[in-house]
Amino acid sequence: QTMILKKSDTSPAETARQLVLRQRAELLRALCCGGSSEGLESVLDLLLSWGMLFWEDYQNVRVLPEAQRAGLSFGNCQTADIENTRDDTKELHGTAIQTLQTDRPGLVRRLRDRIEGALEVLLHTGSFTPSDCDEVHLPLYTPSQQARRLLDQVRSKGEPAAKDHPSPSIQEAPPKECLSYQKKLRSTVSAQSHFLSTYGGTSSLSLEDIYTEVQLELAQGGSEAQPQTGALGLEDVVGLVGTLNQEADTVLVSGEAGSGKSTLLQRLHLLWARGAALHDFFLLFPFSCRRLSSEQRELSLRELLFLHCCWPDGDQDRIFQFILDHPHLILFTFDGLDELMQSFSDSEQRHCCPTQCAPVPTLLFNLLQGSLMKGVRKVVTSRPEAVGPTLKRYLRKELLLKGFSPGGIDCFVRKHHRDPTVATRVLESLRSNTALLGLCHIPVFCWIVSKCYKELLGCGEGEASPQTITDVYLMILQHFFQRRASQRNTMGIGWVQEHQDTALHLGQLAMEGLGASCYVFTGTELQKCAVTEEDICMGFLIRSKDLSSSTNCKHYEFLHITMQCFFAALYIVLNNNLDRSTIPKLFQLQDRQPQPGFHRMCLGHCLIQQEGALKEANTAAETPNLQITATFVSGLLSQRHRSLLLLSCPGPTLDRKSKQVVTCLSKGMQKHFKSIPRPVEGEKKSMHAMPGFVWLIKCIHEMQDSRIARDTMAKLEVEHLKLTYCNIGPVECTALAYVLQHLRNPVGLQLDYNYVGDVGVEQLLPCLHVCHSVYLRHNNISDEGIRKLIEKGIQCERFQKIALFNNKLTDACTECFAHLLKMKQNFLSLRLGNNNITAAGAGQLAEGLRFNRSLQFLGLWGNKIGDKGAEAIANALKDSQTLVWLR
Ligand SMILES: Nc1ncnc2c1ncn2[C@@H]1O[C@H](COP(=O)(O)OP(=O)(O)OP(=O)(O)O)[C@@H](O)[C@H]1O
Repeated sequence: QTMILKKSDTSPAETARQLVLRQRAELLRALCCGGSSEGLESVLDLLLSWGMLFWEDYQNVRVLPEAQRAGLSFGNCQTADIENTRDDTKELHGTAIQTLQTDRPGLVRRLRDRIEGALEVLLHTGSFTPSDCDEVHLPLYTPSQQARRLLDQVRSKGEPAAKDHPSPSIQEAPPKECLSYQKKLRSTVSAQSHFLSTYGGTSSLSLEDIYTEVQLELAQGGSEAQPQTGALGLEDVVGLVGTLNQEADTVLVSGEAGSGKSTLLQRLHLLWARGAALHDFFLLFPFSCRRLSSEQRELSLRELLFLHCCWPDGDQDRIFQFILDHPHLILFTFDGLDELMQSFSDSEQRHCCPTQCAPVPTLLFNLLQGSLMKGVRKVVTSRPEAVGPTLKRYLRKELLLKGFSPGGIDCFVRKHHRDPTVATRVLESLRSNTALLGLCHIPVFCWIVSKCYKELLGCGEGEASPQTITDVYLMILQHFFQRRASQRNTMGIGWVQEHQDTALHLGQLAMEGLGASCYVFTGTELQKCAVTEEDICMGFLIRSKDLSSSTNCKHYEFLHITMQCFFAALYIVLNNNLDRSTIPKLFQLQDRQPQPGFHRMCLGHCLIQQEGALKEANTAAETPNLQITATFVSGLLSQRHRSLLLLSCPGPTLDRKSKQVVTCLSKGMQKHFKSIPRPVEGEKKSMHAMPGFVWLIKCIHEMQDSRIARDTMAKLEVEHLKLTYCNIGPVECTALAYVLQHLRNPVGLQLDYNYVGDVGVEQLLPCLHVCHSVYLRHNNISDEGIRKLIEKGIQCERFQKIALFNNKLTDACTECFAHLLKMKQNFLSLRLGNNNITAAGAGQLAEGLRFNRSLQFLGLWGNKIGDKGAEAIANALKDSQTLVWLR
């Protein structure tokens, strides 16, 4: 800072100086990097390379203890000194030492992964003694620090040593032990990733057979300046695309429950194990946060790798040293960060030593931050809710997983059903039920629907066919029960009642697990909930993959965590002795954002009361999982399923619980409405969705009762509803339309920067008549989707504005806009910027514009309409009396 200030003294850049002063605290925090010296040292590298820092000053700063760095001052360094430094630099111009200095930041980056090779060269040429090497090697240093010490040593040796300056491209062949370790690791990883848990044991489909491409997007892809990115592939997860912070090593892949995060990682693992991808990585260490959570011991990094991933048969020291020396050749993956018992924090104890023991979360957090094993690439998956700003600071990049595309659904169903006639029938049935098709964008739902194709095809079309998530999960419940029952040849209408005991046993296990963030169960825990061998055989529980081997006892988990949520919901609904406060507490979750210990006050609390001895826990997965459970509770307590459950549960109890849910939903909504600020004069009354709003809407939709939807919406009086960046996909669109269609007054519906897509657009149609404006910027919408929307829009009197900036529109949809312009003489605003419209499309638009007498705003920038298109538009607008804005 002082350097910059002094420089600014002599320059007119007063604002820069003020900027630095104002941001002093933030700058210091950034430089200190939460206790690591990396930030400061890389700034020093830059200052050295720019010739703005004396070598002596650099050394002084470098050795300052951390506390003193806060008061960092460059002492007597005057502007003249800087000039001197420059002279000094001029003198050095062209020398090898100068090259070391000017290239310093890059050299540090490249050398830090290749220290060993560099030292070997320097030893070999006699520039370095073994003790020089030892100094560089101090275990206290991170690899970047080792690289800096190496460069400092070379400089101190003078020009001849600098001339031998270590080429960063040194690559030695890995030692024999490492090669055989790689072989063992590859075969372990391959065996682990061969089957998906949802297919293991019950099907002959391997991951290879069923894996279907998913939609990956850059998290920052939504900025105005960026067009919709093309599809990203698996290799892009570790590739360069989307890198935000070169210095960070952690890549985050986030996505909703069941969107395919674990499967994506598993696919990466399998490809690496077979040598089919990730060729740059010599070793890949896969971790599951669920399993790491059950690790009670303190471990060193070395133990973590060898115990949790693959035990080396050869010389452990040599193999570990190889890992330490070649961080750039190593990849760690961590699946399900949200399931870790402890939320990510950087106030954790700083831990840099790979051989010292620490609690597993400490190791994990230090790895992700880069304090431990800097240079090793890490890929982490997580639900979005679990990723706070603290973790974001350490990210190299973030990718969002958006489940299957429409084409992906098709491909998945065809892979699942090798008989093409069956596949075609399933797909036809999906196309005739767009709500279900919307659900199938989420792979786990698509899997259930494909698996239960007989039930699906048997239930016909219309109301009876599955509409909600609860319907889908009831279908798989029935499917599994039926599978067992068909062996005994009994399965009546009262199928839930027939298997009530199993449902209650598994339900209790599921619910206790959720309250305690527990997703893996021991035999004892199963016994406690009276889970029998027969219950296990139903297929909802599966053996945990690799926990059993280390502890010699069987561990189980639910097929998928959403299945655990479903059983917890069944338990809440079917258990007649349930504490009456359970449902209200479950729904109060929206008031409590993940905070340390929050759950003790809600569901966890009532579980503790019931069961006495549940451990305290706090994971970021809790809120989302309990919200999913609440969604299922709403669905199960809907009138739709009343007759099914009536055989297992007295009517009055069902009614009471159902009423409780309705009250909770209504209160929840009221709370949102009350929080709407009064409009500023001249502005519209506008509501920005708060966390929990979309979830409440989804719960209302699960109830499938339009009266409830109407009553809860009756009090919403806004002119503008803002739901930008709210992770709205087709599923959410179905629910939104179901509820919003009951609004009394017209609204502007702002859904910018979500992933609505064509299927989502179709889902929105039922509420289009209450929308005066629809904002769908950056939503992956193509001509097909927009044609349906406009067709409906033409019939909606109130519909006056549409914004479609940054979608996938082409000339194939301009005719429908022309038609809209001709037909609707009250239409006000058409924004089509950043699409793929050419001169031909502009010509068609012009046709519509010539007949329109109302349009005020027209946005076409970022297309390719060219001179010809512009001319056509200009001619059409020549006599417009209404246009006020044209872009
Ligand atoms: N790319 C894919 N190809 C085929 N099937 C998939 C794919 N992704 C997911 N699935 C199916 O969906 C199921 C759930 O996916 P997965 O466990 O990967 O989701 P997730 O995002 O990790 O969920 P959660 O956050 O709840 O743990 C898988 O077991 C599999 O059946």
